[in-house]
Amino acid sequence: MDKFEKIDQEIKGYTQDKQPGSERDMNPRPIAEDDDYKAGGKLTGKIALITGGDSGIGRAVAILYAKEGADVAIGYYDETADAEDTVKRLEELGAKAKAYAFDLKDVEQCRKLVSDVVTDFGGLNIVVNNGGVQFPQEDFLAITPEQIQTTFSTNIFGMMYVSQAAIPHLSAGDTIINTSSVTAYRGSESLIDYSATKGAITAFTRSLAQNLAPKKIRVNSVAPGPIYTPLIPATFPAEKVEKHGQETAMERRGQPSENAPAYVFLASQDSTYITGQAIHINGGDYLSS
Ligand SMILES: NC(=O)C1=CN([C@@H]2O[C@H](COP(=O)(O)OP(=O)(O)OC[C@H]3O[C@@H](n4cnc5c(N)ncnc54)[C@H](O)[C@@H]3O)[C@@H](O)[C@H]2O)C=CC1
Ligand SMILES: CC(=O)C(C)=O
Repeated sequence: MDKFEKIDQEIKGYTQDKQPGSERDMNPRPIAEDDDYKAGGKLTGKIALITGGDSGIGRAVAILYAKEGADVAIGYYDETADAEDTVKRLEELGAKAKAYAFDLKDVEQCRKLVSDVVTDFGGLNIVVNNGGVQFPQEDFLAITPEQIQTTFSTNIFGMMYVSQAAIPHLSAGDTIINTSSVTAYRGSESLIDYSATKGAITAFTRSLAQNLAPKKIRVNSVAPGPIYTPLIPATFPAEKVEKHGQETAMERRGQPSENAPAYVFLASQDSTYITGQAIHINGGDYLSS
């Protein structure tokens, strides 16, 4: 049994009472970094901004970017303890790092985030649009207009606000990477508004990639399947948390550390002819070509 199968079996059903959830309060903690990963200086000298970088997938990406030589700014909503833990780890790895509380739903706060990062770090090369929320609801008719507004404002409007603010600071060779979801491709009967935002992210990624290709700025997405992050106990019932990922071909959930290398690849010189695409990290949940 490998370490990913082992932790999968250790996770019992539990919930958290607030979204965004807390990584510090998860038991067991997700695998945010993989000691078997071999860094190769692939992002030396780069400056990255990762929204939702305090926890889960974003935290794992932040750690790997630091290991690959980047300086890393993380945006987060209100999980200050997780943000402090992540900044501490990034600094231990030798990166310049800073965390910024902001609200993706607010265009002015998105603009201020980017402007503060550029001022504090002296530029920007990589934008990872990763922050997001979901509100599971079995009955489509019970989804309120307020929920639809919140899901779209956070997941796709905020992504567009951050991208608009960032693009004037990006140059040839720089990259934008958006976190989508398997739900954009296979749908989800109880995450209808969420899945619709993730489908919008796929179309946004393809369209912005075409728009920015003449400037040699690449735009791609990563579409995770079931990953063990604070989002899961913060939004799903305990029995779903316990069984998360069992429906995949690999019959287990993924860990944040299993997502992060794709974000390195898409940000690095190893992917110079790839734009407008999605990398699917889902244990065979949705089998893409
Ligand atoms: N965990 C999973 O199974 C999957 C997650 N994803 C996506 O991965 C991304 C990261 O989520 P996870 O790492 O799973 O969970 P997470 O809970 O660790 O990350 C969500 C992040 O979004 C940020 N956020 C939420 N609302 C915000 C707001 N109004 N303003 C600013 N930031 C806000 C939070 O600060 C948090 O860091 C999300 O876009 C999620 O939809 C996609 C597919 C599967
Ligand atoms: C949250 C999400 O996208 C999944 C696949 O669980």
